[in-house]
Amino acid sequence: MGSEEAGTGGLARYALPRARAGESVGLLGGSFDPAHEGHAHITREALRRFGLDQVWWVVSPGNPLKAKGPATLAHRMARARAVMDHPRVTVTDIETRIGTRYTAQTLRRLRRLYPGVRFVWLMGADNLAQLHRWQDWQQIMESVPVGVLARPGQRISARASKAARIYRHAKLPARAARALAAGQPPRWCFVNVPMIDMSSTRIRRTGGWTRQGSEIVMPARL
Ligand SMILES: Nc1ncnc2c1ncn2[C@@H]1O[C@H](COP(=O)(O)OP(=O)(O)OP(=O)(O)O)[C@@H](O)[C@H]1O
Ligand SMILES: O=C(O)c1ccc[n+]([C@@H]2O[C@H](COP(=O)([O-])O)[C@@H](O)[C@H]2O)c1
Repeated sequence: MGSEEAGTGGLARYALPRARAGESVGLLGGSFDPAHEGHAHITREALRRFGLDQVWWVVSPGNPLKAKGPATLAHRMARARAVMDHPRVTVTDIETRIGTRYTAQTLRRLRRLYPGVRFVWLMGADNLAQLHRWQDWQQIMESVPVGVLARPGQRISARASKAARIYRHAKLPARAARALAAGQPPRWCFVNVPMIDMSSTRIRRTGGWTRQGSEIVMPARL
């Protein structure tokens, strides 16, 4: 792996990620406001369960559906890098640098920028439940394989979601998860990984700590 400067002036603080044709790259898009151990956990699970070569954390300029803007990109990037330190994971601000915000748009650009790379869109189950509200969401389903990871309290809503219903014919069984990246979309797979009950909302509300039973848990590597 490795990286190269993209020559985008002030935005080139972080390098563009590098991928070779034929490699499978999972894209975990998110606000990461802030990044937490739940993100790191599903990333390790995605690498393993879907047999991916890499995962890129695509730190969004801002979720188009969220009215309130997130913390600054520089702040979220720095925190994401501190939380996710893995040789096959890259934290990137690529959407800001290529000027996209909507996922369908981002995927179109990435597929042109990285010909031959097998991208897989990754998300937690809560996002599958909302996917039908995203711009050109069916285009997303038709353009890249989608890997969905279980999230506490979200399995039922994800399974009953509009996207799951419309694309039920394209669902791979979890036992075939490793084949996800290799085939033609539409194809998606839900994997029932062990779950970590953490969210950025809760960290923002509590100032960092969460409660698990009687225990106070601090986010990993704050
Ligand atoms: N604990 C978790 N388990 C499974 N998936 C998760 C978890 N936390 C985040 N994700 C997934 O990671 C991606 C990025 O998440 P995001 O940055 O929105 O974090 P979040 O904790 O969901 O934030 P917020 O509470 O602000 O909505 C999304 O696809 C989301 O579903
Ligand atoms: O494209 C859209 O319409 C769209 C709507 C909502 C969310 N997304 C993307 O979904 C990812 C998760 O967003 P978030 O804020 O829940 O972390 C992130 O990459 C967003 O850009 C994309």
